[in-house]
Amino acid sequence: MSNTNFIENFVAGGVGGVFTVAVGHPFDTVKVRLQTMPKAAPGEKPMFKGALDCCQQTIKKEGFFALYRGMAAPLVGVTPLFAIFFGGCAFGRWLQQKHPGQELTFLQNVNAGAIAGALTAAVMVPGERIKCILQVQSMGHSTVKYDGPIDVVKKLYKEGGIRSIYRGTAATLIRDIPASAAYLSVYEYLKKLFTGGNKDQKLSPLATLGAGGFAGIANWAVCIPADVVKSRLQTAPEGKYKGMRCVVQEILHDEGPKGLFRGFVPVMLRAFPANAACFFGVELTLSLIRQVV
Ligand SMILES: CC(=O)O[C@H](CC(=O)[O-])C[N+](C)(C)C
Repeated sequence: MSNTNFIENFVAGGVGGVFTVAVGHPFDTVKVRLQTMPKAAPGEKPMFKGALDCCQQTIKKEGFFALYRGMAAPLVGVTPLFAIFFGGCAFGRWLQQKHPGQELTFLQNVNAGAIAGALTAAVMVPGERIKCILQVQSMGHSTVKYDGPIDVVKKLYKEGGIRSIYRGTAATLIRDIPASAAYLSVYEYLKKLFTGGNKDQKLSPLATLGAGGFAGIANWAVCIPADVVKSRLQTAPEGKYKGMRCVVQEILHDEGPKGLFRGFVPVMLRAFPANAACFFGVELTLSLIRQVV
């Protein structure tokens, strides 16, 4: 994509976001539940043995659609988020191009992705806070019960104002700036590889799915520890942690470094299909726009 048209990329990104949530949300629920399950007391078994066990227990106890719990917030949040992200990528490309249509280097795509990642924080942080709270609430984590995304926003606002809604901003930025840089640059790199460097050659649907899937893997490969910290911070009762440092110290103390990789399996299981679907939606929309405009 050397396309720097903000509007086209914004619209295509929104469609990509819908595709991502439709395919990826059940995996995400398992991930957040694994990342935030209560610590097992000495001699006791952990709540879940792993990703499959978490999925099976959730379906058995709460029904299949529990895996889709909290999906309204990501749908409402992820659509604009991916729209901003892909619009931001177009903006990042435009900033670095010396002339229109110029192909970007790998490093320039890293920069464009990082810029786009930072731009998404305003929507990403509250979206993730609401989603994570709803995904874990029936695990017996919190005494406050929420009826849905609006109720979460109202209660968080009452409890701590905008500050509470935006809890986890630093952790989200630490997660998303490098992740987004990896996401865009790996996608563009693979796209170039699959088309043999010929920018006029259209990427086949299978190649788009492959490049998108690996971009998703690259995204998560660089950010799982920051994601674990973010999920803990965003689902903790008010006042439990002073900041990221306390969360990291607690995890290292209780579980060692492997605790920073909780949820690795469901994250990686989701990353490929969800992001393959995302880039497929993005490329499809861009080519439809090109045919119409
Ligand atoms: C954390 C996140 O939303 O990552 C996106 C990929 C995914 O698996 O959802 C990528 N990006 C942050 C660049 C939009």
